[in-house]
Amino acid sequence: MKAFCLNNISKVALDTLKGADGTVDTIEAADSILVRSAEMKEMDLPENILAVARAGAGVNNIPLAKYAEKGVVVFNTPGANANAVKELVLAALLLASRDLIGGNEWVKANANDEAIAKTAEKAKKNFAGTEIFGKTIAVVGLGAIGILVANACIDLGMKVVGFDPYLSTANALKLNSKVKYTTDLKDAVKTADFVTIHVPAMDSTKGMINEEVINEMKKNVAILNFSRDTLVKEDALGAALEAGNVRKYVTDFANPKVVTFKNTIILPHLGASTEEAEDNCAVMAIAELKDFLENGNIKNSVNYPAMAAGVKNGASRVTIAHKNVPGVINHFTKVVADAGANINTLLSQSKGEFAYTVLDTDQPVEAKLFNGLEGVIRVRVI
Ligand SMILES: NC(=O)c1ccc[n+]([C@@H]2O[C@H](COP(=O)([O-])OP(=O)(O)OC[C@H]3O[C@@H](n4cnc5c(N)ncnc54)[C@H](O)[C@@H]3O)[C@@H](O)[C@H]2O)c1
Ligand SMILES: O=C(O)CC[C@@H](O)C(=O)O
Repeated sequence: MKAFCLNNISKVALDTLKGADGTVDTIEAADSILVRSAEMKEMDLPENILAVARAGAGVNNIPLAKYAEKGVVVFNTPGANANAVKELVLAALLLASRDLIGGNEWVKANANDEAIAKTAEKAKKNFAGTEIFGKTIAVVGLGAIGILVANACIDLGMKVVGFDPYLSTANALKLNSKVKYTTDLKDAVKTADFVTIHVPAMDSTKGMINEEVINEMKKNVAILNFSRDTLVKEDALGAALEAGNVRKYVTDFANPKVVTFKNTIILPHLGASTEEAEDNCAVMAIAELKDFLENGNIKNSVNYPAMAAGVKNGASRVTIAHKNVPGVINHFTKVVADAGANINTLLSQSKGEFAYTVLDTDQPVEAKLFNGLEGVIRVRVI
């Protein structure tokens, strides 16, 4: 494994790469990339790159379809930073309820006041707030983070409405039964004192918190966004903050527009910035890359299907990234037969337009035999 790091990657995780394995200083010398939030959409990816691992959940910085067309497998690390985000969302809930930031700023501004203890008792009424106990929160997106947030809010005595039309069975089983589940976004937000967003940024979710949805919310709602800024139509949000219909917007995503809005608390993308989350994500990302590079297995890919073929069973393991078109497997097996080899293992999986096939053969076979076959994108022989 020769990984090139596009961002700072946890040292604890990188230290697990010893001996012949490890990281390299140039992308040209690498077989894979470890990335966090670096934007890759405009980047020229050299042919030597076989895989990209995102140490994190969101993959909106990576051109998934373009890389799939090049046979570059993209991984992420589902759930590895979810607890870090959950804890920051709980902090955001409290920051939206009690004016801790205003109070702290007041103390700093009055640091030279000898009578500050007395003055503080008079000033504190300006920073009074409300409690979260008994309030209602709408959790938009019940994935790794949304589930943890929803359950924690139940434990804190809140009423929770969860919205996720694509809720997986595994996540449904983890969800506290006190959470009211709905597949209607407007229904989810209409009784909420807080709305927290936990869906991925994709074409289908862009601007989903729009004027119509904001208009369904109660006056004085607070919106928390630790997912991505593009999920919210910011013009509509700015107008609602200005009118006082939305009381507070707490977000992890600074941009030139949102920094001009009133009643915001804006953090510099700190959701996953804990030692634990950085280690968890990097350890998982490195394990995914190693298993792919050494064995051709695919776990947690966002642009290719999963493949669990274990270790090589024979003289050659051929891995083929290809288009999901009829008849290709016949071509592969014919090539192996024509080379005088027998197939020990044949596994194939598809995901949308793309597919991935692993063949273990009892005699060595060469990659060039498969190159040029219809639908074939990239072949490796391990
Ligand atoms: N602030 C940070 O540092 C930070 C850290 C981690 C993740 N994130 C963001 O949070 C997002 C969610 O992370 P996760 O780990 O929970 O991901 P996840 O994949 O486990 O969960 C996403 C959930 O969203 C649901 N979903 C998809 N489309 C939807 C729609 N249109 N409406 C409602 N639900 C929909 C999915 O069914 C899934 O349950 C990431 O994609 C990323 O953008 C931010
Ligand atoms: O890498 C980070 O610091 C942020 C990661 C986060 O936004 C994610 O989507 O996992």
